[in-house]
Amino acid sequence: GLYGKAADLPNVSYDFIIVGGGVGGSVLANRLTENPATKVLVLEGGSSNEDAFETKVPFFVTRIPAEYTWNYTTTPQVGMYNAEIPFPRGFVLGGSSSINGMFYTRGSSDDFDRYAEVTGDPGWTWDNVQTYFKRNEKWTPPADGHDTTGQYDPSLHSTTGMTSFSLSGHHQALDPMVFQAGQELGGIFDFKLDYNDGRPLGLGWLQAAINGSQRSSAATSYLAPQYINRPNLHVLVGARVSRILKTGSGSAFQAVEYTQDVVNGPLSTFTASKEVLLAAGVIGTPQILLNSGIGDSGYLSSIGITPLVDLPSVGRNLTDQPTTGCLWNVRNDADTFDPVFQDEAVLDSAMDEWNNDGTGPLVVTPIGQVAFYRLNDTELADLGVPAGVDYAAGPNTPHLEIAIGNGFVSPTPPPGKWLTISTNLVSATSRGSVTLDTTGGLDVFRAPHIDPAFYTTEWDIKAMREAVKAAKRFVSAPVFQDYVLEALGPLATAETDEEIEAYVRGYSGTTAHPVGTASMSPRGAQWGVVDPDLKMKGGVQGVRIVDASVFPYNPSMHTMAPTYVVAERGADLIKSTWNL
Ligand SMILES: Cc1cc2nc3c(=O)[nH]c(=O)nc-3n(C[C@H](O)[C@H](O)[C@H](O)COP(=O)(O)OP(=O)(O)OC[C@H]3O[C@@H](n4cnc5c(N)ncnc54)[C@H](O)[C@@H]3O)c2cc1C
Repeated sequence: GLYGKAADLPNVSYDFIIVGGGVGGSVLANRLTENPATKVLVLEGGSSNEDAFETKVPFFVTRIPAEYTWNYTTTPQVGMYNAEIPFPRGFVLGGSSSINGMFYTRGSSDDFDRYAEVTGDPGWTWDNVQTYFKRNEKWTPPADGHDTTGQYDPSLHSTTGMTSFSLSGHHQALDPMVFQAGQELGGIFDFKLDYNDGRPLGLGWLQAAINGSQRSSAATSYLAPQYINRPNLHVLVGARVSRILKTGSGSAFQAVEYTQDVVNGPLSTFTASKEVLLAAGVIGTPQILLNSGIGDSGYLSSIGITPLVDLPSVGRNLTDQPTTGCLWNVRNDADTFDPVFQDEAVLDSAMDEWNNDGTGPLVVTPIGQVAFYRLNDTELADLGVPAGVDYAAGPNTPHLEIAIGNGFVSPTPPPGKWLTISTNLVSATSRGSVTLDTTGGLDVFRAPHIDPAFYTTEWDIKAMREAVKAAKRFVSAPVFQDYVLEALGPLATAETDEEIEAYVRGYSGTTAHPVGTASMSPRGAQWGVVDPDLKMKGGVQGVRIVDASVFPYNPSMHTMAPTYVVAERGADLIKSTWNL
């Protein structure tokens, strides 16, 4: 059941306590309570998703209210003229899957094969994780019921999993033009039937976490009423975890300290008889560990926290994918989605359609198509990349992504009609960190310093520069000749490499795909935070980490589906340890 107050929880002792009810936490909560004898408590800092209306309407992805996010900003980004940029994370049941862009992308075969190689665990290879993608995926017809032949490869998809994924359920006038441009230009824009085949290279239809007209999140799928109401599963919302605490005389950390009132306290604890499962995400998980005295001993001592376990990798290796927004003004008679947020009457009628029939412009994300692509050997050499070096995981793996939207992707588009292309650097090499903000003294609940270190390597800035050039080339295809008018802002005059790099540094943000702050590494390695079975290193007993922070590298696409896989396999590993 769902609980708002700890005092209302039945008096039970728990086998597992899960910290965070996002992607990792929701999957674990579901899978571990399949056995009615296993008692599980989830502590989620945010609220229930039940009344979070904007999280349900796919098109409202740009209008998620601040109350459902942690409202983080980064530290000043030296690679971006010291800008402090928003860094969204979900603060609601379902975690970031309740507020995200819903892109369903599995990553490349090389991505998972590299996880297996760097962790020394063949269980993480692409072939071996296919079973977990299938358990997660419930392929669902699009809201408009259109014939999807030739838009995806059904043989790659499962219809029996938990989270619904689908193709666009609302036709956009731009759709045929996008694919015609692909045909006209060829090369990196060649048609790709289904980018979820392990070799995501080419231009194809976006697949998204949508069930008919509604977002399908970790909360709506894995914590749907038939699961959250299991008598052996208790989910406490509004419960912010501060630390994990030592239990007994050994090195077990099976107590979880939390509060339901971050301003006035008090702090209380729950203790797990089997394991504590940290699933607080790429920011929350390292913050809780550092608060608990688990991290770099020298660093912890320097900020006044008694080090209990020396694990220098905690909070390091923050790896994210930057995005640059490119916008073009298009003909005023173009049929774009801009009027939905420009004209109240259009929004009202779209709302009626969504409410009454579950159709119309609100059933989709604002992005219709995506192209994932690699720079070729000549381009790599031109960028100064040494021969034989590849910053992607392998030859099946993209360096860059272009995402195309039939309008101005924003909650408040300016007047006019627009075309958006977001360029994303999916194989970034910049590495940042999560550290505690101790300004004015220690405070376990103060937002940490988040530094994704965007564009701090030469590859990252140059590769993104090339992506912006590719976006410009795309809109110069013959099909757009009388359609696209001019680029917005400094993009219009950015021609030289230096000008485009300046544009990238000035107009980038996060794709919100951070990973790596509690990375997996081989058993016995001097680096990393968890072993390949997700158990904590450093002699810590009774704790696993099951969220996106365990990826040693970013998957070369969006991170939600790979995180579902980590959690599905994590659940299997936990069940096998305890014979559940
Ligand atoms: C704006 C945005 C857009 C994105 N778009 C896409 C996309 O289109 N496609 C895609 O594949 N991926 C996307 N992602 C990324 C994807 O959603 C994440 O990779 C995924 O949700 C990570 O899962 P997780 O379990 O690690 O963390 P989360 O899903 O974020 O869950 C962590 C949970 O822990 C809770 N928590 C944190 N700290 C504490 C604490 N101290 N106490 C209690 N609870 C705590 C949080 O409130 C949250 O519910 C996007 C993310 C965002 C934010």
